[in-house]
Amino acid sequence: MTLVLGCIADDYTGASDLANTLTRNGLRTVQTIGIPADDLKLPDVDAVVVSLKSRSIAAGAAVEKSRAADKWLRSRGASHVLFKICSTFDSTDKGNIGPVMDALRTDAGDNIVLVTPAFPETGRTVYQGNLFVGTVPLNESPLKDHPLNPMHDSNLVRVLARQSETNIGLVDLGIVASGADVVRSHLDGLSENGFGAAVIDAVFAKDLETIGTVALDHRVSVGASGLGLGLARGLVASGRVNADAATSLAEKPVGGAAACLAGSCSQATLQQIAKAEHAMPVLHLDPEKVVVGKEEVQRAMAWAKEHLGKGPILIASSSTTDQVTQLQKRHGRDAAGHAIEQAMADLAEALVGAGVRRLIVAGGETSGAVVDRLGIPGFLVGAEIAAGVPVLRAVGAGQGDMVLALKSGNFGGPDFFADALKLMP
Ligand SMILES: Nc1ncnc2c1ncn2[C@@H]1O[C@H](COP(=O)(O)OP(=O)(O)O)[C@@H](O)[C@H]1O
Ligand SMILES: O=C(O)[C@@H](O)C(=O)COP(=O)(O)O
Repeated sequence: MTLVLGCIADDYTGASDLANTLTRNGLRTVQTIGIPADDLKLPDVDAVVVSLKSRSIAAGAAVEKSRAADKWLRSRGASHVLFKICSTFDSTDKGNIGPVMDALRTDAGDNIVLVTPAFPETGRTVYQGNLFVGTVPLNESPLKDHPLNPMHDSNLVRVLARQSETNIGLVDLGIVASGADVVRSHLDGLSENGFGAAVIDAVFAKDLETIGTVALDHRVSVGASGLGLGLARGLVASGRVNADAATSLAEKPVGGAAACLAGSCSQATLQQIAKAEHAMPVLHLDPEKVVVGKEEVQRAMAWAKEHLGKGPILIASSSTTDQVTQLQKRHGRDAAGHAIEQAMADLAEALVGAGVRRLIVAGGETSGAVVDRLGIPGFLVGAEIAAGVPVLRAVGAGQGDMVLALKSGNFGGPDFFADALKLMP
């Protein structure tokens, strides 16, 4: 297997979002969970997205895991590696975007790294270095209340400068609109002046195509699925990939019971849960009880077993920002988040044990905990449920045939759960 593109994603939903974008733009792509074992049988692909769960861990550990993934991807032939971060730049002043970017740049020997979380299809645009989520700047968007990494500054040059060892420059939209060569010469100027990374504006897909073309001159880039789109289209345009070969790898039905687990507290997910109440039985966990013991999970499983034979079910820990804040005050942010993620993983394991073969998970960290517990080594990418969310078919899993959807908290329309089930027969 010789790769044209290697990708390291800092969470599992982000990885499937990227794998989806690469597939839709002509690259045969597989998503692996961590660095694949040597005996994992992977199809012949153009791109591998190695999923890490490194967004919210200590920066040093994120750097170590990302470096190991980079080494594996390079050893399989990847000449360019994209570090996939969240389109809402989820991070704190300690990292992990800056420290991982710095380490990958050093290992690759690049002078300067292009950085953009823009993903216009989902409303993420960058102008003058400021990230917009739909119509509002990042710091006014629901991300200001994220349970793990509240985002209070929309200026990414400033945000990244607080995390990185290098100076952070800006390539503004006017330069991007002037074309690849103008971007290249601006980058040369920044690099000569000691800038090791530059946030680059993008508002439309055509901006990302220009950025992708320039990024391919380098060995590393940092961005979300929009940059994936630019890189994929650049690779196809240059003839390095035959887009006709990229058919969907994961179509046949699996049957079996269906369940949804929601651990995201994003506004989008809260709305999707409210809509799902009209379509399937929904159990709201008591988050306080989840944090203090195992009984709430047992109660949920007893409830699930009563309903599973009759159709899909949804179990949610999600609650409003005020309730999240109260719980975190009582138990601490990390402890509360971790306990709920582990409860979701317990539930996923028990649900699969009870015959669930179609599983939808809402929330990035939540999905990471679930997929780790199920021990799934990788995924093939199937139909697109919503922008950034494909159907995934597990490969090499002990449970046999199984399809999943791993939804970023913020993604999907109000009927997401019903929409997903329709595409997961
Ligand atoms: N009711 C709740 N109170 C506090 N934290 C919660 C609650 N429900 C879930 N969480 C935690 O909030 C975090 C949500 O993050 P994540 O799953 O990545 O969702 P998103 O995709 O929206 O970022 C997880 O750590 C999860 O365990
Ligand atoms: O880029 C994005 O927005 C997503 O791919 C992503 O990474 C979302 O993260 P979570 O909301 O934590 O799932």
